[in-house]
Amino acid sequence: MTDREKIESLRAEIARHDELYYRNSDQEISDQEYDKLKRELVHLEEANPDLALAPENTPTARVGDDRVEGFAKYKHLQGMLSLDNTYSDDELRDFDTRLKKIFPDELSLPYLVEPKIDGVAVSLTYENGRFVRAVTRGNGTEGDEITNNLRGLPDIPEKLAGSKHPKLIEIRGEIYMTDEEFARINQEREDQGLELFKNPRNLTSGTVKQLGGISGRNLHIVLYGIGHCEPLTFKTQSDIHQAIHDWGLRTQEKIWRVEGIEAAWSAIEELDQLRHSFDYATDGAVVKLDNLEWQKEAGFTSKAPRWAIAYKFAAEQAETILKAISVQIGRTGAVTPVAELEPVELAGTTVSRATLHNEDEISRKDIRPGDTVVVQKAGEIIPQVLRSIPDKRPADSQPFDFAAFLQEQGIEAERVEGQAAWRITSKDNPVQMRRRITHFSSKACMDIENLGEAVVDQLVSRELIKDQADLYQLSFEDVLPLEKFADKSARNLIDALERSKQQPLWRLIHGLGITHVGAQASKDIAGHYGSLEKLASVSVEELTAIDGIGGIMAESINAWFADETNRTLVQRLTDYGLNVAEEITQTKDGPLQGKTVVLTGTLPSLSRGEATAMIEAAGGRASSSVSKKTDYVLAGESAGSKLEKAQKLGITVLSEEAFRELVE
Ligand SMILES: NC(=O)c1ccc[n+]([C@@H]2O[C@H](COP(=O)([O-])OP(=O)(O)OC[C@H]3O[C@@H](n4cnc5c(N)ncnc54)[C@H](O)[C@@H]3O)[C@@H](O)[C@H]2O)c1
Repeated sequence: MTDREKIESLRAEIARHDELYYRNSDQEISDQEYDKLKRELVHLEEANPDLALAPENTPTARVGDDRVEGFAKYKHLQGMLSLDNTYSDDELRDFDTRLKKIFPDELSLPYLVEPKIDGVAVSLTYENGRFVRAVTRGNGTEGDEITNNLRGLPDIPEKLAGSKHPKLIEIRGEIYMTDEEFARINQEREDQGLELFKNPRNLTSGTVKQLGGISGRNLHIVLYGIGHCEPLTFKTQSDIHQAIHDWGLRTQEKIWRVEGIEAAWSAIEELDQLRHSFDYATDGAVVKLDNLEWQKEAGFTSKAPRWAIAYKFAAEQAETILKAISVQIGRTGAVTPVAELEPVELAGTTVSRATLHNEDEISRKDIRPGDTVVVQKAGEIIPQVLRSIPDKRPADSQPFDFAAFLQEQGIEAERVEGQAAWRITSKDNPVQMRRRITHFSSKACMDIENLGEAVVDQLVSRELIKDQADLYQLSFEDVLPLEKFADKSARNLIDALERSKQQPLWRLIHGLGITHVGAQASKDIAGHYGSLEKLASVSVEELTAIDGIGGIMAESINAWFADETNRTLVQRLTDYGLNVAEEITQTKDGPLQGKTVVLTGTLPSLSRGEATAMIEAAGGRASSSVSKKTDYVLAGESAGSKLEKAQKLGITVLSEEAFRELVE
């Protein structure tokens, strides 16, 4: 390949990853791999100045663009740039050497070392201390206005604390999500049979870009700098941190004001020890010239300041043997390849499985069973296989053929058109059967005691059951021979199945495993229609008229009931005597009849479950997000953004006491 061809191919590849990362909130490769591609392109461009392009035409000279349709555009008063980055301490010293050429009289330069937050960049504008606007970085010059999505977050006060506020100021920071919140949302997704999000950063970026609001997801913001400021009274970056902090905004919990690059390096090492205790992910340190006058003198390139550099921490990696490739099949039939590894210590945990993402990733990286592979845990919660080491490969190794592997395993699947994903074609696939039945029996659905994954596995592999209805034709004699079963446990299981027939309708609907339909939606539709028969015959339009049921969910319900196999399943569950029809709760008399109540914060004496049960018993509906359709917000201590939103929308806020009076 000629240099020209290499440059063109790298530019196209980087542009594709940029599009995925900034606009689609997704990524195919790790940040480190991405940075490597970019570095390769920089070197080639430097070696071939005749192939140079205008900054807007090469990814090495422009800021990645996050703008999407549907948001109003806003021009930053001062550009929001990227940062030059390095993974090497030598290059960090080169940065200092370059700056010393600009300030030759200085023996050592004053730096501020800050944690580099791995979130989504945002600019908040405050006018005379009042919050007016939140904007994404966009292309650095112009971003998307996401004010409505962020207003009301606990980290964004409407009014700054203190008195001396600039007339106009752009405050810069990063939006992020905690690992706990990420896990909570993914659990909900799993519950609804939806694909899981890869890492908190991607999810944060997708969340702030939702057109219909951020759907009750908890986001946080840390602020670390400023853009345009009128009047500008600050002399140093340290002063800016102090002011932002004094205004009641969140800043990083620790920054280091140091003299000279060696002291900066020590601060970076200290940060590396500390950073895992922060509740946001950090991917490095940012070293900035502290003096603002000097920053001005050093200036900017087309994409980054010359007075700052990001030193990035290498993601933690380990080498191990890939024992085998297996697949995981989601409840909705998505087939994901998984690496079964020789257990290895990585970032403080033992890792024995890692994701291989999809077929294309396996062939692109040429990963084969028996290979020695490098596993990495970066921002992701799930470790990934980064690459294999061909030199350590067994002599008889063959490239891995995913399609042939699926066939060998008897998994009937096909590749989804235009995607790298595979999906199961046959509903009789044992793995998917197990997932569907385990979901049905789980605590969140029919709550059938003694019917966990291990028991379902045995029942499926002995061909005793194929779907949820088959459970109800099991006899004591069928169950007794199962592993670890004796007279008593076999009897208990049969009794538990019998009892489950009386579970409320919403649990049965949730247990059907309709894509997108979680527990709350099941309660909503059960309360509204009161029977599976009625639900099977309603149109998408009727469904969307119910509070809490959106278009995608309605389509999914409609499609599920249109399927002949599913209709037969419902008929059989009915024949076995399950609770397929019950009183319509929404027309049930009660002080909250037809009312929607949102719970937020900690109540003095009621738990969440108790309060929800009381709302439902009073004929109301408990919802998780505040909207115009909300009638009451029941707020306790540390109520946060939902309470603020309710106040803004003029919704009645109830204390526990007032709530008790209303329902009792
Ligand atoms: N994996 C992929 O496919 C892929 C694709 C595109 C970009 N990326 C990642 O994004 C990076 C490029 O993105 P970028 O241009 O946003 O650069 P960057 O994230 O490396 O650095 C610039 C950004 O850092 C943020 N930041 C966090 N803490 C800061 C602090 N204390 N001071 C100043 N800024 C701070 C700011 O938002 C700033 O815009 C790449 O290096 C890579 O890590 C990955």
